[in-house]
Amino acid sequence: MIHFSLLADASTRIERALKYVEISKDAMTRLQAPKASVTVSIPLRLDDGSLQLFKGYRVRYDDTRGPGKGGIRYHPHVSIDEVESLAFWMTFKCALLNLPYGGAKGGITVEAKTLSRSELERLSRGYISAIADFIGPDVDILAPDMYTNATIMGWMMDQYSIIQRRITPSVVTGKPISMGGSQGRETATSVGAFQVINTLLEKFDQSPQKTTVAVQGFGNVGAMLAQLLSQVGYRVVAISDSQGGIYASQGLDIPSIRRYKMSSRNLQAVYCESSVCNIVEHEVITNADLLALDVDVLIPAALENQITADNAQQIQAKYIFEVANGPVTSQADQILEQKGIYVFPDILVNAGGVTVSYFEWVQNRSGLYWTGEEVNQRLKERITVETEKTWSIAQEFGVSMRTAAYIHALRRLGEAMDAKGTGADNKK
Ligand SMILES: NC(=O)C1=CN([C@@H]2O[C@H](COP(=O)(O)OP(=O)(O)OC[C@H]3O[C@@H](n4cnc5c(N)ncnc54)[C@H](OP(=O)(O)O)[C@@H]3O)[C@@H](O)[C@H]2O)C=CC1
Ligand SMILES: O=C(O)CCC(=O)C(=O)O
Repeated sequence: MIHFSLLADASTRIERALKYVEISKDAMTRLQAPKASVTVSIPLRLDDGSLQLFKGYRVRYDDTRGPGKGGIRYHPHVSIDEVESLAFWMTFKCALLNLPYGGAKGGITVEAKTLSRSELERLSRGYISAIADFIGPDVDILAPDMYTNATIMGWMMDQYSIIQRRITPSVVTGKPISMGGSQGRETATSVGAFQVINTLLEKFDQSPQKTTVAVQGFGNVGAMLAQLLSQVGYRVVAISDSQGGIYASQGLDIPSIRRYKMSSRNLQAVYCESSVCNIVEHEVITNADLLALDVDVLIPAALENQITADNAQQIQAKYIFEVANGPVTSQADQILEQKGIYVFPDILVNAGGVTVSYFEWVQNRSGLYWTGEEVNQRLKERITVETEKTWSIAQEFGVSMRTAAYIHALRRLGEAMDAKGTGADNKK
């Protein structure tokens, strides 16, 4: 098997942007590797009395522009390479959206769906106990990602507060509203992506009514985004989850499929047990079929590495909006570009989540809470401004939106790194 390093692949995106941005050698050197990372073993007492050990990670890629910021993933494939890559993308995402944060990410290697609710709570609290010295409201702030949600963020915040012996809501965002969470955080990634999609498709005169869409991943982000798109007239013809997908050329009834999927949340009230494939009146397709559909817009909203050199030639969509982190590899990017397919990058498209996480952190620190309308308005303003700036850079240099996004983010990162100087580093 060829060893594929996700982080090495992610880093190639900087190289392409470097042709168009002046950044000091020192700053580039700093960006070559994560600033800090921890790997921990979390002992979990299972309900049957046995003890099992799980591996957990937290990586702070860079914190020049502010404390580390990024979600926590629970998945059997979580590895240090994946977490480092996700932390790398967070660094560029936060800079692109001009948030006062660096980039971080964490995760536990676990098939969380097999745990009971109390096992899941003990595992989440165990993770925080293990990394407590590595995080903090001014150091590194957590949030949800795949297979984690508000309930889990609430446990994490509570565990951190117990350890610190003071209520510390701003160490975690994406919490339940009753524990200091922000209005609009649960839908923020979808609302942000919806705004980016509308803003960019308008530039191609691609109206919702004449646009077909396929969405891979029907979780927190994919399902809500499919619903928002279908509500304004986009024809969502295919969706999928981890079990496979469904297709209907006339368009799917997304709100009712979403209700069905959500109502199958298991006893943990965290994970859905039913697959969209179980809705019998539709044609069942595989995830590979979905990616190759002849649609206008393809939205990967699940895992990374979905469109690679192996299947990029089969892609027929005109526009790909990366809602997942890292769904298109750098080799696939080149093939898609040759085919004339536009790829809109993750660090812009899915940045709504971390933007509202920032708003939640601000609200926690000020003690003054905003309405859902205020949150959504501020989110739309900020993400539209950065989408337009990225679009202008792409036009100015004649580069892809991905390269433009990295140029934009690198300028901010480079400026901050040079302003900071060598800090506590060894001087010559
Ligand atoms: N949550 C957030 O705020 C943010 C999330 N993201 C990114 O968005 C993506 C989705 O996150 P989120 O919606 O929160 O995650 P969720 O855990 O809520 O949902 C994940 C969805 O992906 C499906 N899925 C899992 N594996 C596969 C697979 N191999 N093929 C197809 N579908 C699969 C799941 O299926 P099933 O239902 O069967 O389990 C589920 O429907 C991730 O890449 C995440 O990093 C980015 C920014 C912020
Ligand atoms: O909300 C956040 O802080 C981070 C969300 C996240 O993990 C991501 O954007 O990939």
